Amino acid sequence: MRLTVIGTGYLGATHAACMAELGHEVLGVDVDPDKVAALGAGRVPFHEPGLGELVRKHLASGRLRFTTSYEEAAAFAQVHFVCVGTPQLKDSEGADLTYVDAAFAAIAGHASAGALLVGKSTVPVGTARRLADTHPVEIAWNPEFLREGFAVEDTLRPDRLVFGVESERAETILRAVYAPVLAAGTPLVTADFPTAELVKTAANAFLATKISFINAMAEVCEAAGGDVSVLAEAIGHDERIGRTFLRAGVGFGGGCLPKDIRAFAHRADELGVSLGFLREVDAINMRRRDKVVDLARELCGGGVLGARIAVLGAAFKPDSDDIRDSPALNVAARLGLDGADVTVYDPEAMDNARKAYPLLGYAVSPEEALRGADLVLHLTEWPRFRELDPGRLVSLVSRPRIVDGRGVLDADRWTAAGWHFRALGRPAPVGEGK
Ligand SMILES: NC(=O)c1ccc[n+]([C@@H]2O[C@H](COP(=O)([O-])OP(=O)(O)OC[C@H]3O[C@@H](n4cnc5c(N)ncnc54)[C@H](O)[C@@H]3O)[C@@H](O)[C@H]2O)c1
Ligand SMILES: O=c1ccn([C@@H]2O[C@H](COP(=O)(O)OP(=O)(O)O[C@H]3O[C@H](CO)[C@@H](O)[C@H](O)[C@H]3O)[C@@H](O)[C@H]2O)c(=O)[nH]1
Repeated sequence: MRLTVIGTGYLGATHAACMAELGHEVLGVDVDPDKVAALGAGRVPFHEPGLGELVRKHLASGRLRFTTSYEEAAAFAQVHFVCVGTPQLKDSEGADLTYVDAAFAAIAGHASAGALLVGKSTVPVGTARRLADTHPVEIAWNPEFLREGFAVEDTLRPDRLVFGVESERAETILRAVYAPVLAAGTPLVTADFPTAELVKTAANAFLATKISFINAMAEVCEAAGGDVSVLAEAIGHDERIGRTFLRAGVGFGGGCLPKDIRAFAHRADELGVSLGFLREVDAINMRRRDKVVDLARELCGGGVLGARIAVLGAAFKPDSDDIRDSPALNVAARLGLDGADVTVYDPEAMDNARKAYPLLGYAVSPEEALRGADLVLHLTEWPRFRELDPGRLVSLVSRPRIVDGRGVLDADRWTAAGWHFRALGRPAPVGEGK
């Protein structure tokens, strides 16, 4: 089939390349000419494992191209996936639908009769209905659940597909688009528009709630002298609870969970339903960042003015260079404003971090970041940070003190190498003060 993918950011570039991998002819459309030029030359302008290879494979196979022209897009295909951004509004918790509205208007304005416009962006419930009532073309909603860092795998082998459709024809077209995925046994849920939109926001709300639940338990553990990592393991053995998304630490960030739970609570208010608990989920999450800042102050003797602080991690999660609402950079920037001399190292997110936070210091390696440090903060759980040798690093720093903000470093190993080791939700080592 011939498809277009409108908006070629994290979601759209992945969707476009994966649709080509499924055998379709795909035209990616974006308003950003630099992004279109980069993708057209086989350069993915962000870090996503396996995506560069897939884009280059299908540029070469001739099944993937990129353009800025809506005229070309409308002439090329009858099925158009809309993957543009839905960030948080500047002055409210709600979602900014400017880009979605502009993309639907642009493609609907050029599309031929019989075209199907398929929304993939995460939107407040009611958006698909409003767009369907506005434009004289058929609309469907097909929310996306991919995780950054696993985007290609999640798109080619998703755990489910959701089609929000209002006609058999729309369902038939989407079944044809995803034929190889369905043939592999992937469960399909077909739904009306509001349910399809809500599935997405409900899924992210549940994931965020799970993380904030364990982080609230971390707060109780800190007050009561318990250990949240042991607690998470123990409750996770109950398969009704499960072990995943129970990693306590500095909390969730990124371009999805924070803004999606806010937009969901905001939209629910408009509908006269209170999702106040999501505001508490958000508040718990933000308090974890405060906790790391407080711990840094405490470990630096009451204030960080003039302290050399090394921050390991800038991306909001490992295997990504995405720094949108990154807890690591949020903490680093706050310590910088408090007068600390902060040096950040991240394996992939340095360029993005430098652009967004030009006043922080940046190092080319973990070792360089740690040299002369009074305190080390581990804030993004890149596997390579787990492999660092605490025995070798201890001689680099000025004071061997580390806060594990992700609860994954081996406390015994760091302590045995002479480090004062602290982790969120876990007791301070005996004899080393609070
Ligand atoms: N990033 C993810 O992991 C992920 C996963 C599932 C769902 N989502 C949802 O997908 C949507 C996109 O997220 P993203 O992370 O890819 O955002 P992004 O900012 O990386 O990409 C959005 C792209 O849309 C382009 N764009 C803006 N207006 C346009 C227009 N009128 N026409 C064509 N292109 C336009 C931008 O230039 C940009 O390249 C959001 O609703 C997000 O919540 C994202
Ligand atoms: O136990 C955990 C698990 C995750 N996180 C943090 O939570 C954030 C989000 O992680 P993750 O959900 O893996 O990343 P995203 O790529 O943002 O993916 C989420 O957001 C996407 C966009 O909506 C959805 O498609 C995905 O299904 C959903 O998992 C990151 O900062 C993680 O460090 C924790 O703190 N503890």
